[in-house]
Amino acid sequence: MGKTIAEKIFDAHKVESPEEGIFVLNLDRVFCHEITTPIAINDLVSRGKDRVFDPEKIKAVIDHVTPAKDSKTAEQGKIMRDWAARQGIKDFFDIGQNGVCHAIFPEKGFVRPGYTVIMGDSHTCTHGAFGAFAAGVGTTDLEVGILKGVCSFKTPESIRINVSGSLKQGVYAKDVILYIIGKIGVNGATNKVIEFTGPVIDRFSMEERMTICNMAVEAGGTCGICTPDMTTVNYLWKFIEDDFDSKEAALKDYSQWASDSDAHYSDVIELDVTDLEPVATFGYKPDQIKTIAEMEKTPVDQIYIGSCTNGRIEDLRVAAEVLRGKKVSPNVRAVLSPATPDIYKEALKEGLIEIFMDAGVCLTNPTCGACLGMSNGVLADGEVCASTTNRNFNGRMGKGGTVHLMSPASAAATAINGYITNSALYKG
Ligand SMILES: CC(C)[C@H](C(=O)O)[C@@H](O)C(=O)O
Ligand code: SF4
Repeated sequence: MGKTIAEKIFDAHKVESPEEGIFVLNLDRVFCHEITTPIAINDLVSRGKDRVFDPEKIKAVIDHVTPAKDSKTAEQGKIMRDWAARQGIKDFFDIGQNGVCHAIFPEKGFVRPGYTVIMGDSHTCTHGAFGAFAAGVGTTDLEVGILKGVCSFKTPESIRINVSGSLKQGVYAKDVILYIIGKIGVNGATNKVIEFTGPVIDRFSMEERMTICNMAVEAGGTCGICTPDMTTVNYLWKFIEDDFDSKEAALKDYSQWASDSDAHYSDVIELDVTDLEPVATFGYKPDQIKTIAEMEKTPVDQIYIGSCTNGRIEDLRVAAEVLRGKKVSPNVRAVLSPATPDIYKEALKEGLIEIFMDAGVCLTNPTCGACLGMSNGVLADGEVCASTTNRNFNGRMGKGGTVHLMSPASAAATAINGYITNSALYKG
């Protein structure tokens, strides 16, 4: 019987299997941010175990609320800052260099095919876009990971979702993943790895693959995973060129992280997205999906472009294309948080920031901020936001607020009209 990518990664990292179906794995990366890591740090300190397994393999960032907005968030930042200095963690991104964890860590080349990655954050699944096994974990696992560089997992059962066809104008990776979650439901992949395959995924850029893998957890998935290919090699090339003689050699090496044709999946789902229309969520669960056409004219108070799902340069390019020469409706507040400083700089260089500012969009520094209703665009009771983020839970962006998840193109078009709008209206 052949093996899936996840099974191959497990085999290569297995330390032991203390009982049937449980694997203790060596970790290549432990990622940290200031919301969950300080709890682990404080506990380690109180137990006299203020150590890290390998400062090179730990990468840390202050991203959720930055600059600090109050004493609590200032304290969280301080704990991270002091810990990174004390433990010699060189890859620590603090104010001025910081961005959303799942955008900045891939951008720095920290994730490679075949890696095992954990973080105390549910959207760690994003990094599976590189053909890595990347999972969000709780504080206890994070603590063990920081101290010993291992983590235990159940046998990785995989679901394969094969996406074929071609996307219509105005339909993006975000629409595809929302559609998939709408199909399989918020528990459709609970405790499973979702392996995304097929010609549509093959044509996707790394950014688009990250958007897809990012939301695997919204269907209950432990991890999303894509097969590494030349797109992966091209993205990583500047970080790996000293390790390989050529891109072909890198690809050959990374090809070991591909599922065998006779690998076992708990389910295989075939989806043709040729007829897919732009979609958005309604209600408070990410599997509540309607087409933008069905939602058209739903009024919004705010639009938000940003987050680890859709705050990358390609997202900003698409939004700017829609907003070029247009104005944000006077009834709407438009907030945009580029996900990292490099994305911000690139957007500035390409003239996108000017387009946004001319349209009346408020730009914030790179941060999670409004995505989880912590800062920079919190909703008031009863307000509605069209957002490029990944969670529409009740009150997510502010108590009593409602979130409609959608693509950056749809959010930008919605900003112009003040109600949910298909971006195709504004093309060309
Ligand atoms: C703060 C953090 C624990 C949380 C998560 O795990 O996802 C956050 O990033 C979110 O998106 O709600
Ligand atoms: S951008 Fe949003 S979803 Fe992503 S890590 Fe930050 S808070 Fe979580």
